Amino acid sequence: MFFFKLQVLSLKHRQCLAQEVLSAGIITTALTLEWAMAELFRNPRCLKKLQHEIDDIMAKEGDHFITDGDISKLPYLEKVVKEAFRLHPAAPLLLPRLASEAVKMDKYTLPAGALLLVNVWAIGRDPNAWENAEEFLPERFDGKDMDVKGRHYDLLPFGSGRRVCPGLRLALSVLHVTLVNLVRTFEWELPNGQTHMDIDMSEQRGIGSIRTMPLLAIPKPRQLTP
Ligand code: HEM
Repeated sequence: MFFFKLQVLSLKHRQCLAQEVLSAGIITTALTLEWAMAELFRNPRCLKKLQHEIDDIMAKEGDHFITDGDISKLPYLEKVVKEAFRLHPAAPLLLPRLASEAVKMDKYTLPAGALLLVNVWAIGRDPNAWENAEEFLPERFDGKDMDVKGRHYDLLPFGSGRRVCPGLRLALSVLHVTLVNLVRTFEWELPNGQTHMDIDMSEQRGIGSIRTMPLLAIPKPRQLTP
């Protein structure tokens, strides 16, 4: 009987764990994708530049569904995604940390047991670290060896260290492949005669970076490379 109970508990435990991991991954990836699309609509120059980059690759390599293996040939796409992460990290305060012992940092002493939040949202918009910090400017990464994998403390959308997001690779792959196919396959129109300047870029307060207004756009099939 006891053995049976343990079996039931451990199955539930595993189900909960799977659910947690999946929801951690699905919401964050969807939010980032929505912000990246919103930034591209808001900055038509960047959208056109990205579409040209993709069209060029397709013209050289033959038309096919773009997969993970193509991403390294699309440097502007990677910069667009980094820039979306900089301005809109899906977990703006990462996960909370607890100081296991007292730590002295500059003029501050953190007592043991202090709860610590790392504000990566503010770091991403810090004018001391980023020129024109509020602007969506993928070109700012030109010639910079900076990634989002937790090595560069100015850009930490997945956190860093032992608790860095374990879904990082999957998330990057899904984001790049989905974004590239969305902008390559469709032209996007804004509804109700809106222009790109009308897109509301405000966000809700909270632990997730959620748009105040969901992004609405109408996809129209795009002429693909012959
Ligand atoms: C754009 C997509 C994603 C973003 C921005 C993101 C971001 C993060 C961040 C900031 C953390 C906390 C790291 C820290 O505090 O240092 C985290 C933790 C975590 N993420 Fe992600 N994540 C994404 C996608 C995913 C995916 C696809 C999965 C799984 C399939 C996943 C599973 C997890 C799990 C299980 C944790 C907790 C790790 C721990 O507590 O040690 N995430 N993620």
